[in-house]
Amino acid sequence: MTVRVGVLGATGAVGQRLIQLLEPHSDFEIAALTASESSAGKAYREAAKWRIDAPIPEDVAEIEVGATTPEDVPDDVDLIFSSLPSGVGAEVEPEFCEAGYVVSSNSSNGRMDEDVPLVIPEVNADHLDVLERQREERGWDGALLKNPNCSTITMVPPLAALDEAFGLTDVRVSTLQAVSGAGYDGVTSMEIIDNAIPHIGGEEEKMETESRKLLGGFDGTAIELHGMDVAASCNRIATLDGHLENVWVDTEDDVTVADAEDALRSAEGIDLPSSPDQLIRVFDEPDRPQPRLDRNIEDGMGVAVGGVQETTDGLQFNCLAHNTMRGAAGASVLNGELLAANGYL
Ligand SMILES: NC(=O)C1=CN([C@@H]2O[C@H](COP(=O)(O)OP(=O)(O)OC[C@H]3O[C@@H](n4cnc5c(N)ncnc54)[C@H](OP(=O)(O)O)[C@@H]3O)[C@@H](O)[C@H]2O)C=CC1
Ligand SMILES: N[C@@H](CC(=O)OP(=O)(O)O)C(=O)O
Repeated sequence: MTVRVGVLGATGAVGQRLIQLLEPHSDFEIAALTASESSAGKAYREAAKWRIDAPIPEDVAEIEVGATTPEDVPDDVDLIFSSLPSGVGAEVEPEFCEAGYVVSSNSSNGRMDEDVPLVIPEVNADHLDVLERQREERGWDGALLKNPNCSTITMVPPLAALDEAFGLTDVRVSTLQAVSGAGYDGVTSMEIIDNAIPHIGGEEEKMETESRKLLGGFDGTAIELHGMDVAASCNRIATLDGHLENVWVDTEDDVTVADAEDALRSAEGIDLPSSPDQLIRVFDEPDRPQPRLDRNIEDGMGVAVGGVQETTDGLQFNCLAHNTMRGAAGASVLNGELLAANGYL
């Protein structure tokens, strides 16, 4: 059965990636696009400054962009993808859920709310069922599911594999994040060329809290945060796409490089249309992964790991994922597929 979908924030950096993924999707059909008041009423071709290095899909180009309100989205839309600035998301996503729409959101608002599932399907698909509590407590016919922050998504699949095998007590991470993570109007060329910026507002706290929720336990009612201590330092660099991260973990059990690489390579995937065949690819070359060379592995949905080394109490490694694919649009689409597979639509 084809699921009719809408995209909120369809003209933005992530919105365009969503369209790139949804237009050829075998199970989803784009039925509504929304953006700000200044785009509403225009054909998508006119409203969106298309910046993806593939042509704008012809049948999407002529769709009229609506305002971002439930009234502007047809009732027969089954699933909404939301990629709005978080302040806007906080206001309108609950309105859509109240109006009966199921929303797979990439925006950061509400990610840590107790009754909102924050999900990477390969890591914690079981948390989805907190939606039962959400519907009961909020009285919604619709539902709100979140994917995590793009830097968090990059490190959590390897952390999950290592936690399962050896138990994690402490995580330290330093990021090198691409400019696309700040959106089209985020960082000017004068700020970033020949430069690196050692601050991304709110990012460190998101990595520190969201990772603990993702790896936390779920007893059918409540999600308990993982007890590990996480500290992050986030930096913007002049790459276009792909967040590279240097990670140090302390483990409960003794760990060797060979055992760690084995655990990473064996990390289980999930059987959804957009999930990668191999979730984590481990490089033997010490200078990989690199953003330009490795961000597109598994069509941008894989996580690349390299440089695994032993430390006094655990391990050090580097990881990389495509921030607007695995880290944003691809993550939302995967969550949409999870909702469909679990009967939430
Ligand atoms: N870029 C990335 O790698 C990642 C981004 N995110 C998050 O995804 C969200 C979108 O990011 P991104 O695509 O980069 O942002 P952009 O600024 O590129 O796009 C924002 C989108 O929201 C719309 N919008 C802005 N203001 C309003 C409003 N008041 N009412 C309705 N629609 C509005 C814009 O429409 P219009 O064109 O009409 O202005 C546009 O479609 C953010 O929450 C961001 O933090 C998350 C992970 C990664
Ligand atoms: N802040 C991230 C992207 C982002 O928007 O994250 P979030 O989805 O948590 O708002 C970056 O700059 O790369």
